[in-house]
Amino acid sequence: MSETSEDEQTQLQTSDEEEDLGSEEEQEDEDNNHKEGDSEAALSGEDDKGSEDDAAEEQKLTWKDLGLNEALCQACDELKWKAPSKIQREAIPVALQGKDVIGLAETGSGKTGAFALPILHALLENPQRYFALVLTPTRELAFQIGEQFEALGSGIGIKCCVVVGGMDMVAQGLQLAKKPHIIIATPGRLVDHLENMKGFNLKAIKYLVMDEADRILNMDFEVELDKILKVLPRERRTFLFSATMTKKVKKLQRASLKDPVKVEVSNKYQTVEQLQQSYLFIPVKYKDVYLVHILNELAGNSFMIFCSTCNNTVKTALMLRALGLAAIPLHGQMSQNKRLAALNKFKAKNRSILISTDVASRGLDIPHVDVVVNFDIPTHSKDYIHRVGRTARAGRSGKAITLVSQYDIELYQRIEHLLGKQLTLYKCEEDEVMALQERVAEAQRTAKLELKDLEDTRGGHKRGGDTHDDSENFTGARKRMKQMGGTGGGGRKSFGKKNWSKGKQKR
Ligand SMILES: Nc1ncnc2c1ncn2[C@@H]1O[C@H](COP(=O)(O)OP(=O)(O)OP(=O)(O)O)[C@@H](O)[C@H]1O
Repeated sequence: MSETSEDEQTQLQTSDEEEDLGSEEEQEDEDNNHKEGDSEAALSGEDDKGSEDDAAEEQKLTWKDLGLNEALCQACDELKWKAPSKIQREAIPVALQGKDVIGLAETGSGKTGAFALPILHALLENPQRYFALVLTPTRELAFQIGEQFEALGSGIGIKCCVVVGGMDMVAQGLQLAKKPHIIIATPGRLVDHLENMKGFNLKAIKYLVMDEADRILNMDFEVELDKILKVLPRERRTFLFSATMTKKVKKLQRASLKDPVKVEVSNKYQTVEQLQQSYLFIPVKYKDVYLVHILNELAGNSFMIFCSTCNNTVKTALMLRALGLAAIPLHGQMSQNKRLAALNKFKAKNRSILISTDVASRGLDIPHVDVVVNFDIPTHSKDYIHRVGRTARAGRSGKAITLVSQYDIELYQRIEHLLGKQLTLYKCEEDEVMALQERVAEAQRTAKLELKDLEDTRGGHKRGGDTHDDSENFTGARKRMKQMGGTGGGGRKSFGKKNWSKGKQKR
C-alpha cells in the first residue's frame, strides 16, 4: 500500500477463559425472541424491505460513495473487496455520521469490515492512540479481527494490539505500553491488565465495539464487562454487531448506547441462501458410524465438526485418526499455543477436519470450510446459526448436517422453530453405513485406549493447565493394538465405497 502512504493526510501521525459455552439465560432469551416486539421500541429501526430495483441500484455503490477515505477505498480494492456488502452499505454511512450502531446481519456477510472501516476513517481524521476498543468472546476471533484491522489499515500505519487470555501477560503489557490505536480484547484478560498494569487506562477511547454482541452482553461476561464499561469515557461511539442479537432492552442498556440506529439486513436468524442444511435422525449408539459415513461420502471436502464437550472433541478426533482421517481437535482446555496451532493447520489445509467445541462456533472466517457437521446438537439454538455459519461465507456455498439422536428431539425442534423452517433429511443407505460398523468399533477401541494413555501421561507429567492437549503423534495405543493383531483402527485401508487415502484426507 505504498501509494497511499505518499499521501500525508492518510498517514497516522500520532506519535480466562472466554469460552463460548452459552448459558441458561441465552436459551431464555431465545425463547422470548418471538414475543418481544414491544421491547424493540427503544431502538430506531432501519427497515430493509426495498424493492429489487433498489437492491440492483445499491449494488453499484462503491466504497467511495459510502464516504470513506481514499486510502481505505484502496485498502478494500487490495483485499479484492470489489464493492461493499449489504451490511457495509447500510452500516458504514450511519457510523460515519457519528451514530451508535446495532448491526445485525447473517454470518459471513462482512460485519467486521462494517465496523472496522468507519473506525479507521475516524482515526484518520483524528489520529490518536488508544482510539478504539473491540471486545470479542473468543481468543481466536480476537486475533482474526486484529488481522482484519491490520489488513485494512496497513497503508495508514495502524498499530493494533490483541489482548487475550492464555498468552504471556508481560509481552502483552509491553505491547499495550506502546499505545496502539486499536485494542482487540477478550474481556477477562483486558480486566487483568486494567487492574494490574500501572498507568494503563482506557480514558481516551473514542469507539467501543462489541463483536458477537449478544454473547458479550450475556451474564457470563457480566462482571468483566461492568468493570470495563466503568472505566470507558461516556463520550464515545458504541457499535454492537452480531448475526444473532438479544432483543432485551435491559441487556442492550448495559452497553449504554445513545440513540442507536439499528441496521438489520436480514430477517432475524436467517441462514444464508447458499447453505444447504439437513439433518439425520439416528440412534445415539450409531453416531460415530454415521459421522464416518458422512466423511466418507463427502471425502475431499474440508469439515468443521462440532461437539458439546472438550472430551468429545478429543475422543472423536482420535477415533477418526485411527481410521486414517486428518482430524484435529480445538477446544478450550488446550493451551492457547496449541489452539492457535490447531487452527493454523486447518486453515493451511494441512488437516481437513477440525473438531471443536463452541469455542470455534462464532466469527471464525475460514473460507475453505465446505461442510459443518453438528455431531452433538447445540444446546442453545442460536449457536446453531453461528456454527453452520462457518461455511457458505461471503457468497460461497456450503453444507450443514446435524445429527439428531433420540435424546435431541426437543433441541432440534427449537432450532427449526428459530429458523422458521424445516430442514431436509440427509439421505443415506443404512446398509452402506452399517458396513462400516466393525471398522468404526475398532477405531473406537483404539481411541479409548489412546485417551486413557493421554490421561495417564497427563497425570504423570503435569497437573492442571494444559489438559487434553491434542497429542497428534500419539500412537502408543495404536501400536499395541497392532501387536495384538488388530489394525489399530483401520489405518489407511480403504473401506466403504471410497478410498480413504485419496483426496485431501491424508494423515
Ligand atoms: N465487501 C466485501 N467483498 C468481498 N468480501 C468481503 C467483503 N467484506 C468482507 N469480505 C470477506 O467476507 C468474509 C466474511 O467476513 P466477516 O468475517 O466480517 O463476516 P461476519 O459477518 O463478521 O461473519 P460472522 O457472523 O460469522 O462473524 C471475510 O473473508 C472477509 O474478508
